[in-house]
Amino acid sequence: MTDALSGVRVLDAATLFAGPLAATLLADFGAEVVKIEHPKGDPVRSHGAQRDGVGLWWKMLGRNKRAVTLYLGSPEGQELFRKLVADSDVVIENFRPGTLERWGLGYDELKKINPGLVLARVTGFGQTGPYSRRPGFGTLAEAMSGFAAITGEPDGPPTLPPFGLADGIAALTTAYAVMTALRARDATGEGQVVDLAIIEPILTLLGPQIITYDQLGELQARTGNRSHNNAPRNTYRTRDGGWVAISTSAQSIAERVMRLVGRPEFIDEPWFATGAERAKHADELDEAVGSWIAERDRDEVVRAFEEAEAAVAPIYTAADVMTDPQFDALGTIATVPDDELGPVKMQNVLFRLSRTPGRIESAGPPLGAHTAEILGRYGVGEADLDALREKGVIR
Ligand SMILES: CC(C)(COP(=O)(O)OP(=O)(O)OC[C@H]1O[C@@H](n2cnc3c(N)ncnc32)[C@H](O)[C@@H]1OP(=O)(O)O)[C@@H](O)C(=O)NCCC(=O)NCCSC(=O)C(=O)O
Repeated sequence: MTDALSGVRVLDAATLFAGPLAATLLADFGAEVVKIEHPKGDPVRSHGAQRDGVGLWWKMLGRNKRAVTLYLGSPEGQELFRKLVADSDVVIENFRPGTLERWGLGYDELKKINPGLVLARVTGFGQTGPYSRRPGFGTLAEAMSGFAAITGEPDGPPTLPPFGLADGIAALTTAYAVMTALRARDATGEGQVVDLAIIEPILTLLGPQIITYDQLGELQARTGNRSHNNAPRNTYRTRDGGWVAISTSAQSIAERVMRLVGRPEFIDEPWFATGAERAKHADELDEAVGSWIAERDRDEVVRAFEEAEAAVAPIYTAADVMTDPQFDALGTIATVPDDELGPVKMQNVLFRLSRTPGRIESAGPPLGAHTAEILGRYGVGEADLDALREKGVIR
């Protein structure tokens, strides 16, 4: 069986998270992804938790990739990059606008070498506009998209997520954009540029914020764990010190919850009939639900909600995710062999395809592990490698 993306060749010349994660998603379904790294290594290798000096995040982000060092600021690096581009379908990069051009590797140059090339350019603010030259991080997108303004307690500060939310959304979007551009390339033979600004995809996920302001002039206020659209909706502490979350976006579920917690009289209130009206009575509803939950242990609450066909989830840590039978049944966590660390566990491929499923064959390789192998395809021999190493082009 061939993989869904077998034959698709990707050069991942990006750093950190947004661009590289897009390449990971393509690699998971069989694209050949060659990671092009500065001889010092992608900063993600030293980002966050390490075991025995090995970056754990990289093990996940670099999975299924080949690792090649190549300094693109040098003529030798640029020449080799052009050779790699000639054989590739996709380049993913996240340099600030103008950097590739400064190296003679702008799209106009690259398309002369490979007219079918899809060049995915991931930046903080996009290729044009007054902020386009600014360095960008996901954090800035979480700020500027309006996400932080609506997140947090009403009397607290705007709140940032403690993980790369905007970067992750940008990565998913980049993978989608690349597939869209490849589909067009397959139809016409012509490649194109993907201009992906990290500030934009998160804005799309924020839902009706823009149209609501446009049509009603209303801005969403911070409501902590509560929603404007339904109640009860919150996190609740259980007797044994655990936490659960509930949501009542469907009227049927809201009614089942109130019957379960022994407060069916709420259902007859005129305001109970819509989520938005229920949300205005969140204090009373949270009190009713919260006091019932506080008298029971977490597992008991989850079981009772399940029996009542109401919607609940325990609030998990990574440790809980790894032992949960639902995730186990789905195969959500994969065990991947690794030469440096032995078997490592990580999130599996994003979704299941019935005929051409994705898979993880290897975890992120050491810096430059495949430099000789990949450059060897272009006639670079041992002596050439030594000379390139001497000049700092590879490591
Ligand atoms: C990440 C950046 C802020 C880094 O900014 P700068 O350091 O000013 O780099 P530039 O983009 O101008 O790119 C030039 C630099 O790329 C580095 N670089 C990396 N790989 C290479 C290779 N292979 N060859 C040569 N140079 C390389 C090198 O240090 C260059 O610096 P010189 O040697 O001096 O030439 C920016 O690239 C950026 O805004 N990228 C788009 C948005 C993005 O993806 N942000 C990170 C997402 S993670 C995130 O949001 C988060 O962590 O939070």
